[in-house]
Amino acid sequence: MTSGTNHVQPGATAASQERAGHEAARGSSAPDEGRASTDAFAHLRGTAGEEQVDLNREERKFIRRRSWRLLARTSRGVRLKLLLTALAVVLAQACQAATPVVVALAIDWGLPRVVDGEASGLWIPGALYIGCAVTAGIMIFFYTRMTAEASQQMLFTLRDEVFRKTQELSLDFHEEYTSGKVISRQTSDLESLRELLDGGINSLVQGLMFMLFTTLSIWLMDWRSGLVLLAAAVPILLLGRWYQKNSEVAYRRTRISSARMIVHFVETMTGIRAVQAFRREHARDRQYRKLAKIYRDDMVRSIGLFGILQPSLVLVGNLSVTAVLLWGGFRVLDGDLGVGVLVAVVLATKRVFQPLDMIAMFYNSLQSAVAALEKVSGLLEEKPKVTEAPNPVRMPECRGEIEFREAEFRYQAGGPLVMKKLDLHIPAGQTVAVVGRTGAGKTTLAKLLARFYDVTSGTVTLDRVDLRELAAEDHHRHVAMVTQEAFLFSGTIRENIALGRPDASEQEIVAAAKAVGVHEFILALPEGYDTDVNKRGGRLSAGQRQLISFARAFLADPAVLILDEATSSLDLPSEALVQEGLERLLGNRTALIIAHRLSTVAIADRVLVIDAGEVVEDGAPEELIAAGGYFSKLHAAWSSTMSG
Ligand SMILES: Nc1ncnc2c1ncn2[C@@H]1O[C@H](COP(=O)(O)OP(=O)(O)OP(=O)(O)O)[C@@H](O)[C@H]1O
Repeated sequence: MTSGTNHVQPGATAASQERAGHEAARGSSAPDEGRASTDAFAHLRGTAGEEQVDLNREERKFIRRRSWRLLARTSRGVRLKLLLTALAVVLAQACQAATPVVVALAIDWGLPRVVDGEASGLWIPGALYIGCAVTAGIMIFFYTRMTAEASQQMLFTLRDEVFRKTQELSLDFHEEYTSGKVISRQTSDLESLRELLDGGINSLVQGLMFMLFTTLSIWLMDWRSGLVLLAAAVPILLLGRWYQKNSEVAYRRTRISSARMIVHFVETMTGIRAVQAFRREHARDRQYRKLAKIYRDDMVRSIGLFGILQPSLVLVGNLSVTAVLLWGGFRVLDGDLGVGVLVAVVLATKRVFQPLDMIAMFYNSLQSAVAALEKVSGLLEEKPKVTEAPNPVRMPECRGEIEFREAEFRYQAGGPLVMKKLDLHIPAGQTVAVVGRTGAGKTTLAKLLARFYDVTSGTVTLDRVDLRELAAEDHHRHVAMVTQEAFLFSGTIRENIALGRPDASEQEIVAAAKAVGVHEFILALPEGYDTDVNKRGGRLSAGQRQLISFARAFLADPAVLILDEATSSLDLPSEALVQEGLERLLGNRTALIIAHRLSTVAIADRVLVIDAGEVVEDGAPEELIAAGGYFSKLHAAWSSTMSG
C-alpha cells in the first residue's frame, strides 16, 4: 500500500484545541506524563476509563460534563431550530391540554345557555375547541419536521467527527483500541443516539409539557383534585430516581458488552482466513455466543428495570384517578362541585398520566443514549500523538537524504527500548536493505521514518529537516511506504493506482503501470483499467496487488520509498515479475527496504543488519559477506535455498 504517512489535517484539531489543558488519556507521550499524575481524572480521560462500570459521584459528574459539552458543541448549528421546536411543542401541548377545559365550559356554561335558546352557548365552545385542535395539528406538523432536521444534522456532525477523529488518531491508538471498538462507536452507539434524538427528546418534552399543562388546567378547575396529583407526584419522583440510578449503570454495562461482541465479530471476519485455516470456527463461535449471552443478559437486566417502572407508574395513575373520582363525586353530592367540572377533572386526571408511559419509554432510550454518548465523547477526547508543528517547515523539493541521530524509541512509556541510540545516515538516492531477526526492530525503523510514531528522544531528519517540524503534506508527498499487505480500496484498478496522485492524467497512470511492468496484465483483465478490484475477475493475487501498489507509488513519485517487502508467499515467476517492477520503481530514489529475499539484497547499495534495536552490521553486501557476520550466514542460507 502506498500509505499516507500519518499526518494531521491543519483544520482537524479544532476539537482538540477546545480541550487544551487536558492530558492525553493514555499518557504515554513524554510531555503528558508529569501532568497526568496530578490529574484526578486521568484514568477517565479519552477512552481510558471506557470499561469502568461503577463510577463515584465525582467521576459521574466529570463524564456527564464531557457528554454535555459534546452535545452542546454538536447542537451549535441547530440551536434556533431546537428553540423553535420547543416553542411549537409547548404551544401544541397547551392547546391539547386546553380541550378538557373547553368540555367543562361547554357543559357548565354552554349547556344552560343552549337550553335558554342562546346560540353563543354552542358556537363559542365549538370555535374554541376547533381553534385548539387546528393549532395543535399545525404545531405538531411543524415540530415533527424540525426535530427530524435538527436531530439528523446533529447525527451527521457526530458521525463525521467520529470518522475524522479515528482517521486523525495515530497508529499507536489504533493498535491498542482495535477497529472493532471504533466500529462499535460509529454504529451501535450512534444508533442509540439516533433513537433518542429522532423521537425520544421530542416525545419526552411533549409528554412533560402535556402533563404540565393538564395539571395546570386541573388546578384551575378544582384545586382539591390538584392536591391529589401533588400527592401522586411523590411516588412518581421516587420511582424515577430509583430507575435513573439503576439504569445508568445497567446501560453502561450494555454499551461495554455490545462493544465486546462487535470487536469479536469484526476480528473474526477480518481474520476469517486464519480462522478457517486453523479450524477455529467452533472456538470463535463459542466465544461469540458467550459474549452475545452477556450482552443479552445485560439488556434483559436493563429492560427488566423498565418492566418494574412502567407498571408502577400505571398503578399510581389509576389510584389517582380513583381518588379524584371518589373525592369529587362526594363533593358533587354535597353540591360543592359542578358535574361538568368533575367530568373534566376526571378526564384530565386520566389523561395526565398517559404520557408517563411514553416518558418512561423514552427515559429508557435516554439512558441508553447517555451511556453511548459517554463512550463517543471519550473517543472524541483522544488526541493524536503525532501532530503537525504550529509553523511547519515547507519542503517543495526533496533530495531524499535521511538521518537518524541518537534516535531512541519505545512504544509505551516505561516499555522496553525498541530502538537504542541509533545514528544512521542515508545519502540521497541510496538503496538500503534492512535485515535482521524477527522482532529486531526493522519495521519500527520504517514506521519512524514514515512518522507513524515520533522518536522518544533524538531526531529523524529528511533533507536535514526534523520530521516533527516538517509540514505533514510535504512529508506525505516525499515519503511513501509500500507495505506487504498492498491494500487495495474498493473501486477500479485505475482509481487504485491514482491514489498515489489523484490529479494524474490517464497517460500518467498508464505510464506508471508500464514502468513497473503491470500494464499488460491490467489490459488482460475483463475490463482493463476499469476492472473493479472487489468483483469477480477483478480479484488479484498477492503478487499482482503488490505490482498495483508499486504503480501507485511510482505515480506518487516520492523522493523516499519505504518497502516492507512481500515475502515467500509469492511463487517464483510472479516473484521475478515483482522483482523487475521493484527495480524500475526504485530508479534513483532513496529506498529503505525491509528485505526478506536475496534478490532484493542484490540490488541494494548497502545492507543494515539490525539486532535488538541496534545496527550491528552496516556496509555494502559483498563487504558484509566477506566479514563473515550475521549477514554472511543469512546470505549463505538464502543462496542454498535458491540453488536447492
Ligand atoms: N505496537 C507495538 N507496541 C509495543 N511493542 C511493539 C509494537 N510493535 C512492535 N513492538 C515490539 O517492538 C519490537 C520490534 O518490532 P518490529 O516490528 O520493528 O520488528 P521487525 O524486526 O520488523 O520484525 P519482523 O521481521 O518479525 O517483522 C518487537 O519486540 C515487538 O514486539
